[in-house]
Amino acid sequence: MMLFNLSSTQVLLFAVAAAILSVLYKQFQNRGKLPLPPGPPAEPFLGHLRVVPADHPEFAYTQWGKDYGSDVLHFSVLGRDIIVLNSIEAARDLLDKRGANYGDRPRFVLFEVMGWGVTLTFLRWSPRFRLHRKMLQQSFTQTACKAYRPIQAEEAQRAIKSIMHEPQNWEVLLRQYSTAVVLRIGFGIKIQEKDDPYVKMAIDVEEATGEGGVPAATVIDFFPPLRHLPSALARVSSLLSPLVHARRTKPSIQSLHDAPWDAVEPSIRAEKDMQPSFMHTHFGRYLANEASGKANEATVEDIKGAAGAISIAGGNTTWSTIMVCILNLVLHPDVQERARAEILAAIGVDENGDVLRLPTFDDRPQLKWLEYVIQETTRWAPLSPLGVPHASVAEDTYKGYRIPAGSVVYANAWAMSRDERYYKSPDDFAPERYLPVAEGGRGEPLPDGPFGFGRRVCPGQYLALSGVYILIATMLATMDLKCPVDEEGNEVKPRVAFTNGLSNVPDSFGCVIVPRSERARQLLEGDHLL
Ligand code: HEM
Repeated sequence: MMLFNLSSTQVLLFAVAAAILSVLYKQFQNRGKLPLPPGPPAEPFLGHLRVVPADHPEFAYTQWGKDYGSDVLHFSVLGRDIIVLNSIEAARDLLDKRGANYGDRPRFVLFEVMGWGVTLTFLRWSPRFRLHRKMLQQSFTQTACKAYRPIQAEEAQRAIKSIMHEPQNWEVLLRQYSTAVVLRIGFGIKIQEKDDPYVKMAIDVEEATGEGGVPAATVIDFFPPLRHLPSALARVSSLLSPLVHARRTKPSIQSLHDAPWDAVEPSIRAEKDMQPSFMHTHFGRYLANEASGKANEATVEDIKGAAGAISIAGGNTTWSTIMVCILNLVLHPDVQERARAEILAAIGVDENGDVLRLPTFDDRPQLKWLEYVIQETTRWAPLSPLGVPHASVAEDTYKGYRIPAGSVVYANAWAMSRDERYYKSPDDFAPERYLPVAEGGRGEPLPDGPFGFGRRVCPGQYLALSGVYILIATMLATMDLKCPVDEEGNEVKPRVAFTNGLSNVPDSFGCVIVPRSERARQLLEGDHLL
């Protein structure tokens, strides 16, 4: 066929031959061992490559868990073992309690093609992983996050004030908020009021990763030599379309890695116009060590990768969580009203019933309902429905099953969020499920899983939740969120739909956001927080 040139044919033949040999070798090796966890029937050699749907596989994995009566499932793709954990208990038992054996990641070949650099999320179990983990974990503990509160509060006020002036741009202004917070914390960069290039980069990166499919689950990940095939072959098999997508989106990912660093590096080197930031702390220390002849543990590439991880892993995730929260506040006006009433009661109101000041982080402990709304947001639509896959180091046994060494392990946060042993009517958005029974609620457990597990649990979870809190609290205190209306005056309810891939990002939806009063306007315009 014209589309094949000699080298791509060779690559393809090599890939098929290697797949067949590895399947046969494994079958030979595993004679007489414990059985693998259950799973649906596979096809010869290809295994479950065409059995697991590319579109939202978390739904199929959840259903198979029910069909096979097991919270641990096994799949095999071109000889690679895949384990899916469908319950909190299984994820805790393996990823938490046996963390050292499940702290690795598979190789993310497609993401390498996309241009992801030395980013903690994708680092294999190694001294370099431990170094990055230490740098990021120490910077974002619950206590360390308190230092970032002024930035989050200031940017939340700025975002909602901008929405007040340009309500039609609310979605992009919220993206601007989450991008602004991580760029200030990571690099000390303050973004522009209008048409900021970093916001455009963040949108491009979110589209690139959001539509890149489930991580480490494409045919390219299972057979890395296929990454060298020409893009034209994607017309022959849709299995190769992620490769074309990765090549097309590479420049956007590269830009978000390089542009903020390049913008700030000269001022840190020159020690002038510096803002406090992760980059300033670590790169400043690096330069000081270099000047005094001391050895540096981290290279420039490490610091660049770790600072990049903050903006790349922290921006769109926070934005997407805020969007899901707003979606539900609009769909459930009673939930919105209750959250607002709680805020007004905690802060106090004037004689017109208008809030006295903007919410702060000190109010948070009193705002229990709002906390449940945010927790319910993370349960109702887990941002990474299958998490980011872990990989096992050595062979293991669990519940009488064998978990092969080197398995790709998915913690199915979607299945956990829909576990009817814990959550009644799990598809409903119902913050009251967490209220203690004594207070008229259902006493269901807070979600456990949306931020992952074990040695790879999200290091940014406290930062993320406080960023969502201050934005939503400020918005509810000052603005009303409503459904748009059509020409006949009928409410247009937002459509609930999500992208497919690493991040479960909601599709755009209509929302009318208006200031609640003149006083709310003045509070947003004022500079009392700064
Ligand atoms: C609501 C927002 C967020 C959600 C739902 C979220 C969720 C997750 C999940 C599910 C993982 C994979 C955990 C695992 O493999 O078990 C992860 C990893 C990670 N997250 Fe977040 N995240 C959020 C915000 C943030 C923020 C603000 C940062 C910024 C510091 C961040 C930085 C990271 C990093 C660096 C990793 C990789 C950790 C590793 O591989 O060791 N995330 N996150």
